[in-house]
Amino acid sequence: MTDWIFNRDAIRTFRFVRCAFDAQTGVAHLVYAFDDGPELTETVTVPGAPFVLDAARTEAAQRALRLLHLIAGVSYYKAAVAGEIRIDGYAIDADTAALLETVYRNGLGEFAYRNGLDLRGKIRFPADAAPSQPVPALGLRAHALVAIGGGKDSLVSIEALRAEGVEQTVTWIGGSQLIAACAAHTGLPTLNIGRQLAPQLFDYNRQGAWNGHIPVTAVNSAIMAFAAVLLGVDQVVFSNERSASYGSQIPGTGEVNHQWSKGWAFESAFGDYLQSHVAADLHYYSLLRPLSELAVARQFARTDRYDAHFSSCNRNFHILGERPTSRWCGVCPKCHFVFLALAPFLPKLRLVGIVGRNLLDDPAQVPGFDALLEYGDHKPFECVGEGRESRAAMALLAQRPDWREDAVIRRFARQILPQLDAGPLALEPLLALDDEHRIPAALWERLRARFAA
Ligand SMILES: CC(=O)N[C@H]1[C@@H](OP(=O)(O)OP(=O)(O)OC[C@H]2O[C@@H](n3ccc(=O)[nH]c3=O)[C@H](O)[C@@H]2O)O[C@H](CO)[C@@H](O)[C@@H]1O[C@H](C)C(=O)N[C@@H](C)C(=O)N[C@@H](CCC(=O)O)C(=O)O
Ligand SMILES: Nc1ncnc2c1ncn2[C@@H]1O[C@H](COP(=O)(O)OP(=O)(O)OP(=O)(O)O)[C@@H](O)[C@H]1O
Repeated sequence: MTDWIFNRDAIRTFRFVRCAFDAQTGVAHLVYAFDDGPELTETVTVPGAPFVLDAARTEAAQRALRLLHLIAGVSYYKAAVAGEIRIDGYAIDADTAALLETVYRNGLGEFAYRNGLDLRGKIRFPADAAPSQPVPALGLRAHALVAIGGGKDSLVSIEALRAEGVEQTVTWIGGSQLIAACAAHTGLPTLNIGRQLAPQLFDYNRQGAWNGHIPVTAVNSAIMAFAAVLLGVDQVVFSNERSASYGSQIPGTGEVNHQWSKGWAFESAFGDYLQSHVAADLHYYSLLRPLSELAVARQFARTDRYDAHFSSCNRNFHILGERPTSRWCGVCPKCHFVFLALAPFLPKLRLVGIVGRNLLDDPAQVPGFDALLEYGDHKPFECVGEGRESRAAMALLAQRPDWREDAVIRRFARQILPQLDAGPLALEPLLALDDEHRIPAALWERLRARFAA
């Protein structure tokens, strides 16, 4: 075993070895292996131990733990893309296999595209168990675990839930100081769940493992669902907007969605699965699903409470390596998009104060904004809004005296705007609310008016 060497091309099998949870310490171990190689152990630590669970909740926690084991395996599976997947120690039914196949195939869409791999029909989970019986309700108490990511979206949800009097615990995974600061600034109860990837993954990356993006929101969702069962609460709330369901259109390939697990297809499949296979009264939904990115930006503009704390720039969230010195790098697609999306709704001085400079008055940033507009390039592989949202925001700024002289806007008005149809550039239709969501009906009744204005 000690002389086992990672060689992605020689690996035949990816194994889900076992998963275990210690209710005394709150630590879950998720164990994987390639062929007969060393065990790779990811740990997830839920604060609040010891957990004292009745028999029904113990069983539900075990079901949620297995689901987490199976979804979190995507980080390791991707390293070798082995031809065979094996699950040791327990069996899954056809519904579970179908959910996992869709999460792995779509969630690894960008990974496959960038690595020139074709995963269609190649990811097969063995479905050896008989179909599961519907699971019972656990009598979970009405309380929301709300995911916070340090950016604008979750803060919009948190403030909306606060305004509606929904009891919530602001919850995040991992050790980000930026998220911790935002969470503290909400003044609400907080929960920080620990997560450590198996350390060998980083060695394998250096040894030539396949590498690339994984559906991290699916993993975070499974962690939060597990925590909700342990804590006995009935809602897991994310802040994924409608725009996340639309990927980048790649000529010759089709749609590739970096943020697939933030989209509606994942939310509806995962939410339904939790209720049929984990606990009938566990609700998973995104509070912002009816909203476009622009509509979320409009909501965010309503409070300046988080201006000095939040950041949407993903460069803050690397596990390894140095953290950026500024909360906003100012050159990545997310910085570009969030600046553009907020500009129609925020006083210019406030926005420039948040990001530290005016990204729309920097000619060097033109190619970055062009990609957002899908002008001569595809939408970037990051969590940015639809091309039509970027074009509408830019067209609006081109009419505003305070923005229209800025370099990127001036060049848009001169070179791109004349080629565009005026109709789809109207902002108002893009702010309309959608009906496709899983928000509990009574809550949505109260929220609708708030989000419509
Ligand atoms: C911070 C970031 O954007 N990371 C992406 C980056 O990874 P990089 O190698 O530069 O740094 P690390 O994040 O530190 O990752 C180190 C290695 O570990 C692998 N890994 C990480 C987390 C995990 O859960 N599983 C893993 O296997 C990772 O692949 C590295 O090898 O580039 C990677 C390749 O494109 C991305 O996968 C990294 O993205 C992170 C998983 C991440 O947390 N990204 C979020 C900030 C993010 O993209 N959020 C999206 C939601 C997308 C979704 O749900 O699919 C958003 O902003 O909305
Ligand atoms: N470390 C984390 N722990 C828990 N949830 C997270 C974490 N990072 C992101 N999320 C959640 O995942 C979803 C997608 O993240 P995303 O980055 O789009 O949202 P955000 O950080 O709230 O806003 P922004 O789009 O401005 O960055 C959100 O619901 C967010 O709360």
